[in-house]
Amino acid sequence: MSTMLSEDRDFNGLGEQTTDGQTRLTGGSMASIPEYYAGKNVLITGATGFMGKVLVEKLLRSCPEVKALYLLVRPKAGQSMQQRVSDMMVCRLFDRVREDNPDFHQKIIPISSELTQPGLAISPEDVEKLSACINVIFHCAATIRFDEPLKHALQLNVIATQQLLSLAQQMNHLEAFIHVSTAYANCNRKHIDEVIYPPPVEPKKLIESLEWMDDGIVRDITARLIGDRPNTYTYTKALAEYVVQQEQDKLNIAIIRPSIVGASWQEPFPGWIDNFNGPSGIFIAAGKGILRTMRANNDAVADLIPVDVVINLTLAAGWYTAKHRPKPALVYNCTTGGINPFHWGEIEHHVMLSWKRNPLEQAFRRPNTNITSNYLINQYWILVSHKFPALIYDFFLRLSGQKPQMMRIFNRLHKAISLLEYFSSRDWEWNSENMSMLMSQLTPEDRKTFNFDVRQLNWPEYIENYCIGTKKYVLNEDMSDIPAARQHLRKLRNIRYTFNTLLVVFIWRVFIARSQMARNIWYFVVSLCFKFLSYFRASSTITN
Ligand SMILES: CCCCCCCCCCCCCCCC(=O)SCCNC(=O)CCNC(=O)[C@H](O)C(C)(C)COP(=O)(O)OP(=O)(O)OC[C@H]1O[C@@H](n2cnc3c(N)ncnc32)[C@H](O)[C@@H]1OP(=O)(O)O
Ligand SMILES: NC(=O)C1=CN([C@@H]2O[C@H](COP(=O)(O)OP(=O)(O)OC[C@H]3O[C@@H](n4cnc5c(N)ncnc54)[C@H](OP(=O)(O)O)[C@@H]3O)[C@@H](O)[C@H]2O)C=CC1
Repeated sequence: MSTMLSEDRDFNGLGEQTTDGQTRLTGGSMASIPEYYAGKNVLITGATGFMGKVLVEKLLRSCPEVKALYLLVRPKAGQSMQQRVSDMMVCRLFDRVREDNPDFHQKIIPISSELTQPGLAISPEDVEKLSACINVIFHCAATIRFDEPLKHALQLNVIATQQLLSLAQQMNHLEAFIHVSTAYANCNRKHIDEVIYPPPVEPKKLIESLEWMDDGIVRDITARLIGDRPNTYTYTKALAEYVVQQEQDKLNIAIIRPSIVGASWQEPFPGWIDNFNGPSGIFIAAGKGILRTMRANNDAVADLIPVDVVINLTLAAGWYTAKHRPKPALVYNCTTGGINPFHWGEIEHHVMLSWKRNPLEQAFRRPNTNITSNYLINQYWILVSHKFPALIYDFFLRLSGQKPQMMRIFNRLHKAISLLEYFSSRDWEWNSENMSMLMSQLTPEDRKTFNFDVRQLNWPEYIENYCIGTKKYVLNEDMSDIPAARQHLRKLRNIRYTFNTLLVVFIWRVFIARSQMARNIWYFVVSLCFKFLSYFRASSTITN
């Protein structure tokens, strides 16, 4: 790998200090981001995932001179890796690239790779090819499941990263290695700086010890190992950062730490999202009227970050790392909370407004979700608004000869929520100076094309587009069906009013039949109404 003198940066964005202590102005004199990527070969892991796809699309659209994108992909669910990549390229996300360059697929070169296998299961010919040509690596692949068994999470998030770093060292023309981590890798801290913290355990020792343990033993000791982190995901992502840091003398590295990645803000179009992860599944469950209550802190900052913002920053970081080769490696906390905060209470309000304006089809009940930080209140509403209606619904399904399903859906929802509550009940402070520094280094044109200035983000508008995006791209619902969806909600409202009225009448009848006092109150109320009506009639006759 070619070496260059390392340079210290000043963080006011005006310039940078070279090793001889002189400051030289940057910005205008440097190649722009598209100029930098022109003629470059880029390797991407996790390209079939949510963020990977947006990265591929943005590179092809905004850096049209990029030479080739090598995607490490595995065969999955009976599909070959070529088939998977072809399917990915026909997805709507690529519509704009397709318009600009119908032959864009020629720049995409899939490489068969299973990251959990030794040597990443890349063939020797492919290793040779990659070693000879790759200039930039974006490592996005990971398991992001919160309930992943520790051994598997370690295998993919840590050991595969280690193997990719070894491969990177064989690459003769590598200029930058960009590792995508998470802002929650250090969620056991309240204040998180843009530094790599000491790992909870030396990864090498952990890997060695888990090797001989069977899955049962690992399961038993997982809670002890992860300590004050909520899951194996954040724990292994923290270990991966340390593993990446170990190579910072040999490679030009940057670490991107996004918080909760949500639908796109602007690009390639607002509201693009393709999965149920994080808040998306919660928004959908709320829109379908299934989710009525959840534990979250109304006043805690909801650190959502749009996927296009993360990808723009990632590409800019690739450019900056290759050009400046900063040592020690830079960490970019890619978050919104410190710059343009929005809270879970506000999210709840705007999500509900959005579902009222653009309802989902065939809702179970009318959307009405409330968040509370009180455990007992939440448990009460789970019983009344989740379990009770599910039992009634399943009872009717059974009566009509169908298979009961609502209780099963709620059990899955409760499991998902229980894993997310940790993040919606607390808040964190992330220092994001490197994000500001990077922005100040961009040319005015790049600042527009690779916009990651979250001060401009209008949250209510973003949340509305996010909800519409889940409707259109996750559930594949048609916007022209909104009037029918509204009609369905009106029907649900009438059913609810009728049900409530019948319930009150029934309870009252039972009560009256059993209690003299209830009967007295009932006669008193009826006679009061009667007197009021007579008075009202008499006074209107006089005035006429
Ligand atoms: C109005 C309210 C405002 C308040 C709103 C508060 C939001 C508060 C968000 C905090 C968010 C923090 C995020 C941290 C930021 C990272 O660090 S990012 C990493 C984010 N990672 C994730 O979000 C992964 C979490 N998901 C998981 O771990 C697993 O999917 C779960 C939840 C354990 C479920 O596992 P499983 O039971 O094996 O189910 P799985 O096979 O994954 O999926 C089964 C089905 O459920 C669906 N599904 C999966 N997840 C969900 C979900 N969350 N919901 C519904 N359905 C889902 C799947 O699409 C699938 O559908 P089918 O294909 O069967 O039709
Ligand atoms: N989504 C979020 O909210 C956040 C994500 N991040 C980080 O961003 C990165 C990308 O996340 P996201 O796009 O959401 O995740 P996804 O789950 O959508 O994508 C994961 C990618 O990794 C690939 N992958 C998983 N296992 C293997 C394997 N054994 N071999 C080869 N490839 C594999 C998947 O391929 P396949 O299609 O074959 O399964 C997929 O392309 C991750 O590093 C994550 O930690 C950080 C903060 C928040």
